[in-house]
Amino acid sequence: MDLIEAQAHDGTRLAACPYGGHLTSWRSADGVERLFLSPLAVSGPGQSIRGGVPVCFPQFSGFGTLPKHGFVRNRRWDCVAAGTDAEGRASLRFAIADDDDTRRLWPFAFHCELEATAAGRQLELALQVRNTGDTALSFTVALHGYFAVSDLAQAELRGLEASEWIDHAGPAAGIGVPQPAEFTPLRFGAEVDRVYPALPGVIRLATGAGDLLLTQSGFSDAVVWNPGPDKAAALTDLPPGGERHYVCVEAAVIHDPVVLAPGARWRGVQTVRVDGCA
Ligand SMILES: O=P(O)(O)OC[C@H]1O[C@H](O)[C@H](O)[C@@H](O)[C@@H]1O
Repeated sequence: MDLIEAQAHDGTRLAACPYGGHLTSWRSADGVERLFLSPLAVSGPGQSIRGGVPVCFPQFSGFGTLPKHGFVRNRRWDCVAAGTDAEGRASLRFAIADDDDTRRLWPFAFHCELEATAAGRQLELALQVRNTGDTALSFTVALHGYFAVSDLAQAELRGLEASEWIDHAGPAAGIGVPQPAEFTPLRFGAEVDRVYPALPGVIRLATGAGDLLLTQSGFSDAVVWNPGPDKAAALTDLPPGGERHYVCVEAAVIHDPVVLAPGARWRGVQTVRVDGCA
């Protein structure tokens, strides 16, 4: 895989692939890899990388007529900057804009920039979208992070206990099917595929190597996904049992799409901080 790396003064490391503007590795200053990347992941034109942080734009999942998760995740982005920023943090910036191909799929002019910045125990992912055309556009979007867990059976997600969700897994699949709130931490085993509209606050993911605290701004919704063993078996870019090593916690805008007037910008930020160690 074609990767570009950046290192912070404290040893924190980031790596990303220009296809998808896709962060593939975040090694926090304690040397722990915090992202899951499938050993069978592939990258290149038209392919999407299993793991890391796919950028889903201008459509989340199959909620529209575009290819699943839009089209920027499997196109080449430009690397705008890679290295150490003025504060000594690892920094990677990638950008992509419309071209003839994207306009055939989606007839709008846009410019997207992803900035990943990390040092110490923290990663910040900032996505900016600008409407560079002369008509209004609207989109849904997600930063589809695969966070590494030592063992899925021990992983636990807190912070969503009192929130209703829309279920996209199993026989109840389908948008607009809110389930009753439940008040215990979310655990994993069978497939989980949920959209939480209007995320209330901080999400805490117990990974087995410390907790990750996830916050977001600009992104209204959150998605929690793990395919479970049955659906994972159908993913050709995941080895057997691979799903036991990640939980996707995605910062997203799904239910109330972003609308941008000509010249307008939108910015969404997801921050992930390591809190304590196992
Ligand atoms: O396999 P992919 O196309 O990368 O999609 C992976 C997953 O992404 C999101 O989390 C969706 O909610 C899931 O329904 C989907 O299966």
